[in-house]
Amino acid sequence: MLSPSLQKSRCHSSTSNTRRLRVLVDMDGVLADFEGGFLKKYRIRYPDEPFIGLEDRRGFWVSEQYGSLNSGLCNKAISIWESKNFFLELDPLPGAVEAMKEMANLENTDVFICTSPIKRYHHCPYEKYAWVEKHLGQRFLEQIVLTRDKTVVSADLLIDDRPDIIGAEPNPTWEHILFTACHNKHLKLAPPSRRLPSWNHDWKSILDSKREQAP
Ligand SMILES: Cc1cn([C@H]2C[C@H](O)[C@@H](COP(=O)(O)O)O2)c(=O)[nH]c1=O
Ligand SMILES: [Mg+2]
Ligand SMILES: [Mg+2]
Repeated sequence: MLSPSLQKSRCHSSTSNTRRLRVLVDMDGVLADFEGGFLKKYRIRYPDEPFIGLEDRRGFWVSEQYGSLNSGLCNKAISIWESKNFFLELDPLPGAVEAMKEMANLENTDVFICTSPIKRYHHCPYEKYAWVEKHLGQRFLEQIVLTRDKTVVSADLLIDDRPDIIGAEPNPTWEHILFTACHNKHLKLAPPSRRLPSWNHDWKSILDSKREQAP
């Protein structure tokens, strides 16, 4: 028979270990290979223009870095992701599909795909839904949050490759886990900020550690 205090501490620790977690997972640069898909299509459409190899990418905005090479290249870059089938034909990043399915099947875990559409909306929102259905299956269509402002979405974690996520809410509820991408891998994060280097790294321990924190 356990003493009341031991019962209480066991009960407390088992409750805190199974705290329900809501995880937001970004799409471009986290699930779908935006950078690789962009470079491939840009080089096909503009074979005589300069390009930036993935190893030389710096800064979140592809359009800005191309614009810094030569002002006309900003619009040429934008023309690539505004084209039909750009978002639909992006390849999944290594391990992303498997990780999402596994995460969604974890107990006490709600997973949402939280992604920002481009403002030229003719193809992008539809293709994001179609991409999710194609790679993750119909049940994930329930889990999509399309927003240009992720700070107003409430969750415990946001796994996202964009280093600066700002918006209307100055104190988002989520902890941002920076997903490593070609454009952000050189950034040094100030503690306690954390990274997930890829889906082949231990994403589960990030969820576990969050679950153990007080809500
Ligand atoms: C690099 C880059 C991206 N975009 C667009 C493309 C996507 O719709 C969003 C990024 O979405 P996420 O949810 O933050 O992954 O931004 C853009 O308009 N210009 C760019 O240079
Ligand atoms: Mg992204
Ligand atoms: Mg679940």
